[in-house]
Amino acid sequence: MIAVIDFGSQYTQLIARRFRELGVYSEIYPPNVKYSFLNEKGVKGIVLSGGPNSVYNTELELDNEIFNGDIPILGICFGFQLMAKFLGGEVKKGEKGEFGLTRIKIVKESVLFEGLEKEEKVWMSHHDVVTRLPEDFVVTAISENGFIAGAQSLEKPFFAVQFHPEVSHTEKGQLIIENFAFKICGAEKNWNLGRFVEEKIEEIRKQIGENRVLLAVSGGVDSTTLAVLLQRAVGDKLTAIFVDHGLLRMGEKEEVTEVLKRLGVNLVVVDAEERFLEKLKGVVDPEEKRKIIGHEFVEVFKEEAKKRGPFKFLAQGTLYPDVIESAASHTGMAAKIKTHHNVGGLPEELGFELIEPFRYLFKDEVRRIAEILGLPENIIKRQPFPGPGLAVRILGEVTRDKLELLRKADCILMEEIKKWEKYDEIWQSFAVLLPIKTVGVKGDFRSYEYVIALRVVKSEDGMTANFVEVPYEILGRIARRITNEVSGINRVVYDLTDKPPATIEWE
Ligand SMILES: Nc1ncnc2c1ncn2[C@@H]1O[C@H](COP(=O)(O)OP(=O)(O)OP(=O)(O)O)[C@@H](O)[C@H]1O
Ligand SMILES: O=c1[nH]c(=O)c2[nH+]cn([C@@H]3O[C@H](COP(=O)(O)O)[C@@H](O)[C@H]3O)c2[nH]1
Ligand SMILES: NC(=O)CC[C@H](N)C(=O)O
Ligand SMILES: [Mg+2]
Repeated sequence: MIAVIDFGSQYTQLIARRFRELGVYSEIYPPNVKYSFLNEKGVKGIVLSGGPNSVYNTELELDNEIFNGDIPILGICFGFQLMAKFLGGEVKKGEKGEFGLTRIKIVKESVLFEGLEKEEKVWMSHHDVVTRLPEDFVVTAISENGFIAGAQSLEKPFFAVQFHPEVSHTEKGQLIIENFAFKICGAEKNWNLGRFVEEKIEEIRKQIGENRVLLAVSGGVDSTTLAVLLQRAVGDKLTAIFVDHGLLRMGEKEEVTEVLKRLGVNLVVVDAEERFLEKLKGVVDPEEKRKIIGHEFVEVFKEEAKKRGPFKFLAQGTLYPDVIESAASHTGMAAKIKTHHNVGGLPEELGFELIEPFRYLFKDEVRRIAEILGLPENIIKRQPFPGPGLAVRILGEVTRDKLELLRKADCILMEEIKKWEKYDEIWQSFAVLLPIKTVGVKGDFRSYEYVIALRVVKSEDGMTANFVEVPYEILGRIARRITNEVSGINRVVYDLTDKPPATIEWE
């Protein structure tokens, strides 16, 4: 395993993912992780990630032993600067930063750079520079601006780069990662998702023992895959709970119930519409909505656990992007984007031990696990749907009437877009109800009604996304049908923004 220590970079998850793509297992740890812990785990290499802070004004609880041991280290950007500072070098704010594509010259042969040309294009994002290396270090690469772009120790297997090999814009980035994993760390290609599944089943079986586990299931690919995995691990010690919070799409409850029953999952469906809508009354702030929903979910879980329990464990299909965006990645060094109901939205007193086997995985990895476990194709391909449901797609206050409007519009959008030959390339397609009314004319009468925004995006893992160029013909048909069939809506617009700068959901 390669351990990635996270200093809050936007790309930390990409680093881990690059190793996994090579068949080398990788996990992410907080800055205060103990060297002895990593050593006991048999870690073969350590990567120090980038990060938004500067080493000269950040106090860190990094375990010094990491630099006294013999496990190879690769410092990236902030990680390089940190290594330099810890080992006696010097870091200062540069006269200028280097952002985006930059050329570097390789000035010394290095195992890390094997297979690279003398000049390479790399991707950078920094303002601080290492101005003096630790004593036993030599420069291996220099940027076109004359800054140190690569360095390594002559005594220890410590390597560093100022650029980001993990992003695809660094042309030979994957080769650098490969050199580090195999030539420097001697890692083995022995990890794949099939093995991950086997190991998780074993691990969970041990962890749960004779206890029982309550699984929050939504019918989405993550939690449904987890349901099947847990079933294999602990059989009838598993009870799945599906909460109808009144924020679901048209026909969703019936569909989900049927699918889960067909998979043989022991399922409890809780009708909680009344209480969720009551709690959401008058609430307009998106973050407040998310927190209320997260809390109410847990209240429902607790009550059901009391009736049917005892349950020591609560399982959730949490993925890595939920964790990063909620800024809950153990370091607290990443910026908060939004509170995912199942992570940042949880109350402090949970009352359960959490089981989240997919916490470090991305959606495409979970989809492959679903394939391995033999889930039906319609689940594997199901579009993500956020736990807070339509509440984050009705901007402003959530009311029954608005829910009704949005459900109808969303259903029309889905019907039409499913007919499109490129439907399979879509990550998510949905309707959003805007909190404004505009003037229209319907049947010679003036109308003053709500606006629906359509959002259709493609994405690899939900971390970035692009709007899809849906043909005008289809968009036009959707707009006509919505304005004709949903009374209360007289205007439809299409969202042309990517993520970043927008997010996929509007709240
Ligand atoms: N209606 C619900 N009832 C019970 N648990 C839910 C519900 N909605 C969401 N959850 C829990 O929250 C987790 C996160 O939701 P999220 O929507 O990200 O994942 P998912 O529904 O499993 O998959 P997908 O992202 O494909 O929709 C789920 O895995 C599940 O554990
Ligand atoms: O379970 C969830 N609970 C949430 O609170 C939540 N918020 C966003 N999403 C989904 O996550 C992906 C990224 O969404 P954003 O670009 O809107 O942040 C998209 O796929 C969103 O649908 C959520 N899923
Ligand atoms: N991407 C990074 O790790 C940046 C490190 C540091 N904040 C700098 O500006 O140099
Ligand atoms: Mg979902």
